[in-house]
Amino acid sequence: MSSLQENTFDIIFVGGGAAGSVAAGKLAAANPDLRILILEAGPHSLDVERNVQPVRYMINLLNANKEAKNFTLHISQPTEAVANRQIVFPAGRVLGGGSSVNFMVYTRASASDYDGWEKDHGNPGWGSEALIPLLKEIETYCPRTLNSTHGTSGPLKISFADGHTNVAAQFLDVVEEYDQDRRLTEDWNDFKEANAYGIWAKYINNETGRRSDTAHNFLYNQSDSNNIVIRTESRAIRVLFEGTCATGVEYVVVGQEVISKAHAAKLVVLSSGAFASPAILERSGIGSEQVLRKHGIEPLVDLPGVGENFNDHSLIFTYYSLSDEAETIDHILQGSVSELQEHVQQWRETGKGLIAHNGLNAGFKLRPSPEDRKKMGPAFEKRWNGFYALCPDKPVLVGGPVAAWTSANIPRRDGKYMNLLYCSMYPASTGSVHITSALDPYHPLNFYHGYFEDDSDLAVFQWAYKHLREVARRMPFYRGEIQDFHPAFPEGSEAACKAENMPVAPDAPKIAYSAEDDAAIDDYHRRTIKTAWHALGTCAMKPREKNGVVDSRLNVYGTKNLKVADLSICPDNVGANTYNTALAVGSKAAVLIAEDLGLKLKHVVAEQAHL
Ligand SMILES: Cc1cc2nc3c(=O)[nH]c(=O)nc-3n(C[C@H](O)[C@H](O)[C@H](O)COP(=O)(O)OP(=O)(O)OC[C@H]3O[C@@H](n4cnc5c(N)ncnc54)[C@H](O)[C@@H]3O)c2cc1C
Repeated sequence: MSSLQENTFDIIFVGGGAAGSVAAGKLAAANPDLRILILEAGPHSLDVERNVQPVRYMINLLNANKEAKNFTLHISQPTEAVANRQIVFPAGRVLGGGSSVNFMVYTRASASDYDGWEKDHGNPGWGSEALIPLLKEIETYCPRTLNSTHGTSGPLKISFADGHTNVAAQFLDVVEEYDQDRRLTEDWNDFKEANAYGIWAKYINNETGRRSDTAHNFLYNQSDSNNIVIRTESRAIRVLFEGTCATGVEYVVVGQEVISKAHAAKLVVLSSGAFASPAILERSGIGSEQVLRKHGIEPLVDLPGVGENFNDHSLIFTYYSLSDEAETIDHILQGSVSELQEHVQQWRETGKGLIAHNGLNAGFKLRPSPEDRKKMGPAFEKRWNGFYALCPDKPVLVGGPVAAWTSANIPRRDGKYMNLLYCSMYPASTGSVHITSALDPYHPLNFYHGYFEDDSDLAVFQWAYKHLREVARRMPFYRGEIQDFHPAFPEGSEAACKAENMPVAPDAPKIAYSAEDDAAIDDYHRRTIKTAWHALGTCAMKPREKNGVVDSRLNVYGTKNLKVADLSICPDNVGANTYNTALAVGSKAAVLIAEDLGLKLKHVVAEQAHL
């Protein structure tokens, strides 16, 4: 075989992340003769402890700045709306992408999200009726449920995980009594529920105690077959074309200066995530003429939507001190290597214990009540009437209590803490991501997040803070607020935080906030808002004349043999943490590619060894 033939594949996937691994793995499993190349910017994750041990997620993230082993850090422009800060977005950079480093919480979108993709954005075959069966097929949902949308034989195992903590149980007890507007439910992931609390399921295999990622469950479990070639630490620069037909990819290998090429006989699929996929398109001459010419790139296809429509969920961490009886995972997240190893031994032998855990055992999807909305102001009321009121399955807020201190600089090593986190699901503000260099794939992107540009987004956080603080102070474990992670209320304010405090009775009056207090809350949110790591939308699947980048078969407009298959294709936001939607996109991409190329698909079942 000539070296050209050896380097020619049927399909090249650029990015072996959450969506890319599913699409590539599904196609490879059913078509032994199909030659697939995966170019992945990050390293392998096969049996790597930091990727397979669930509890490591926070240790990895806390070290993202120092080591950046598994993350690409995208740093935003400073904006006034977030107190002139630059926000850092760490995107997964490892085989499995976000699925190998994420928090593993299992949250599914609302049926109306996908129905909107189909009906409002003109994408037949992308509605909930088509996507739910695909999502069902790839999971084995272990908790007890009567909900028929869950799968029973797919490779990704979903469980409540071992090592429940009493913090979550207490949180759920309190909301059951305190929050009569909403209810507790056994399963808040049926694509319909938007206003309830419950146990938060996780992408954790409850037999092995390992993370349910896409690399181990769609790629490494097929390592006996020869039809997938994975080149890690290989970062795509741009797509190669003959005319407007994609024929391959140019890339660089970490530590090498030479530019390599790989050829695709049938298809190139960009699955590099919502930051890198639009950047690769722009470096390939596909994007807004204005952006391309600014960097000396000759436009191949004028597609002004590339890199626009950046959507995310922004997030706030609020910390509370807890009493000594609270079971937290602080000693693992903040502990020494030897403390961690004690638990690792148990995990290796039994797959159980706190290593097999993420400390997030309770969660919620919430919508404000009519009474809440009265206090949220006209900007949110407008947003409510024009958006949320029409879709009762869309949550405004998602979050939950983490039984741990999850930031740097824990106040006391022997302390017990709860991080009550909340993120808004459909911020009205959107942003953009564009290249700043024609050919350098390492060059930082011009990233504008748009957080809090719309006042309705700030109102959501103010409501969330007040509501969740009332829940926290009713928990018997509550012992006060950690001031740096709460608003700086004016001196003498009744709302002032107390570092040491005791819980109040369930029927205690709510804290009264003055206009100055509200301003302090808004100020706090502007100063501390961060990403929830849910970037999407930057190569939107919409009609071309509406700034679309791909059509409903994921083909990039104006090109041949080039698709995008990752969260960048989402035309709109979804009301959930986004791993599940990435799985939907990967599965649907496999179906479309199989149809286009006359290939087969079959149900992928993971090998025990790599579970
Ligand atoms: C820290 C963190 C926590 C999260 N927590 C949760 C959670 O608990 N629950 C949940 O549902 N979702 C969570 N998410 C979100 C979820 O993991 C992502 O939405 C999902 O992984 C996105 O899938 P994707 O396929 O679009 O992109 P990714 O999974 O990011 O995959 C893109 C891949 O492309 C590779 N790549 C990038 N550029 C190039 C290039 N130039 N050449 C070659 N390869 C390239 C990357 O290395 C990566 O592997 C989290 C994400 C992060 C980062």
